[in-house]
Amino acid sequence: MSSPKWRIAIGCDDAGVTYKNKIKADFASDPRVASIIDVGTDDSSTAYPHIAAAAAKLVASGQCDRALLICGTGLGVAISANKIKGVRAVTAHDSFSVERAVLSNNAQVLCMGERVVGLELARRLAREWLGYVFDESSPSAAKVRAIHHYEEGEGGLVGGKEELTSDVLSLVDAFIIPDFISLTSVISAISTTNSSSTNNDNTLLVGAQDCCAHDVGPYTGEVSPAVLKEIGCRIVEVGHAERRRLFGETDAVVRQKVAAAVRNGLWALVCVGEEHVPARDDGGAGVQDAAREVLRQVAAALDGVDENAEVILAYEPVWAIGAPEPASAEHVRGVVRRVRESEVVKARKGRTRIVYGGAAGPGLWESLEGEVDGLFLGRFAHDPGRFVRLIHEVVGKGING
Ligand SMILES: O=C[C@H](O)COP(=O)(O)O
Repeated sequence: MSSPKWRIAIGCDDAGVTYKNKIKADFASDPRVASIIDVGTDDSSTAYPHIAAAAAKLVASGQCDRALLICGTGLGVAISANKIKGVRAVTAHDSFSVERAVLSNNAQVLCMGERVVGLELARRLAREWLGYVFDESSPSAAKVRAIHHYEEGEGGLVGGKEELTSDVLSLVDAFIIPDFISLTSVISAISTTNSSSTNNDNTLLVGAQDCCAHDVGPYTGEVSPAVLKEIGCRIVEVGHAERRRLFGETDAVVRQKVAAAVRNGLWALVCVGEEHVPARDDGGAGVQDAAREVLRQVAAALDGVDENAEVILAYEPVWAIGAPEPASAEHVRGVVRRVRESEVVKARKGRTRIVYGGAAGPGLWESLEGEVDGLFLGRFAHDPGRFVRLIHEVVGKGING
């Protein structure tokens, strides 16, 4: 991939003139720099907020791709630049921070302090900075979008004009299942957001992506379902295709984990799905074969599990996970109908809901014609706006799931 040529704004206050001029000269002879706009200043007449804002505005307007700002500490210019909408400015004085400022935070503005760091190091950091390019397809992209949502005053859980209000949430069981590390902060953010709500069910539910099959014991690295319950999780995802494939989780392990989740009062979200694309996707033989495979997994997962417990089956054809398109609506409806009508599900006394996952996204819900209780989203839920819009799509049809 050819590296981009940057259009750079550069500026400083009176404490940063030497470094600014040196780095500007470096940039002028660097083939990675297409153009430089110097917003000043070379004297003490202009205070740093004005310089920083001028450079940041060039970035926000698209006239420049990036800005480099120098003041005594690099702090005041960063604070000021961050006041310009759409700008992410950081102060960084080490290689790793400079790298992460771009690759993790997509910061367009780098600030340094002439009174903090030596000139040669500042020049080196500026050179390194030119080499980093943010990857929009990286996991960091969703986090940077979340920053943008907060900047818009949208709190990260809105989709355009459609807000995720407690009224909307009272109509569905909407859940998010973050990684283990994020669980407590997500639970705490949600409880803060909903602190005015008196009805705890009118909130987003939070789940874990896996759990230990045991509540306590010598299982280093595992996370107990009892602990998940204690911190406020409502759901545990069990037996995702990746766990089965990459971590060797067998039906027996899945059953143990489902039992552990249920034992601790959590909803088990049991992932099931056939391995291969049906030979014929005509709602006939392909559906029958898939349903047979899925039912074997369902029976194994629920064997011996309290029949009164509420469980959610996530029907995810393995071949549709991460695919560009979901399974055909006809296929999904056919498999789900057979699972719902199976003895193993009908014999249960607790509610058994079936949701569909595997490239599920906008527009799918309506085509499932009420056969499915909900959607289980992967990539298409990474964008908060799209997530909210999909919830509205489901709520609009008045189906609980
Ligand atoms: O956990 C999520 C599912 O595996 C679906 O992922 P996907 O919607 O990105 O295909």
